[in-house]
Amino acid sequence: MNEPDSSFTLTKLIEKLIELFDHEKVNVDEVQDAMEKYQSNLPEWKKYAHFDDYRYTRNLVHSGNGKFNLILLCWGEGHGSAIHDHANCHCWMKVMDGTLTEKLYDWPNKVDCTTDIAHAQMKPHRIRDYTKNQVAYINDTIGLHRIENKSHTQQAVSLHLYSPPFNMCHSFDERTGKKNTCEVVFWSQDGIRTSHGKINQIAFS
Ligand SMILES: O=C(O)CCSS
Ligand SMILES: [Fe+2]
Repeated sequence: MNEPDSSFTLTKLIEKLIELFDHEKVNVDEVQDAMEKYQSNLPEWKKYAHFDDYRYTRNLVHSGNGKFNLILLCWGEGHGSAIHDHANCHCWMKVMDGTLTEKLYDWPNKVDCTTDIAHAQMKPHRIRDYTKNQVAYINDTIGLHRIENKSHTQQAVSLHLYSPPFNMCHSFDERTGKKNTCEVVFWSQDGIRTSHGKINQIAFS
């Protein structure tokens, strides 16, 4: 793990990520190190931090020459995502402020093989809190997860790196394991509100 380095600014992190993703194969550990090396500095990411009263927002910071999306997610008190997959992509999540709780799930079994609907309650097999500057990693071979800001008094902010970038994934109903397709959109891009009136994203319905 690289030592935290306050001279490693968000701009330098983006430059490093562009370099790391300019290769055929992604070195997951090197990306993890770079995400951990960056120390959250509010003035650098404040322009992307937009909150909504009802659900978390997704704010595009950089589209990584098409190789990745770097997105700032803003979680109001009690906001959370649905259980979801990551469309066969890599996902790193760095907490920039507050605390986020990750619940990790296995993929639901197909109980009734004639339909695509599982009938089994999904239960997390690991629950972990991440605090400022900590970085979580997941991909579909590891499993599914849901992210929640459990605080009723503190907002939370996280920086997500997805590669390759994706705009569709699946959410899962915790009670039945039923899979739904989700379009993920941006509340803002480069700090400017997008036209998407509804925030159709992976979130509690
Ligand atoms: O990108 C999303 O909306 C899911 C946040 S948890 S990785
Ligand atoms: Fe996720």
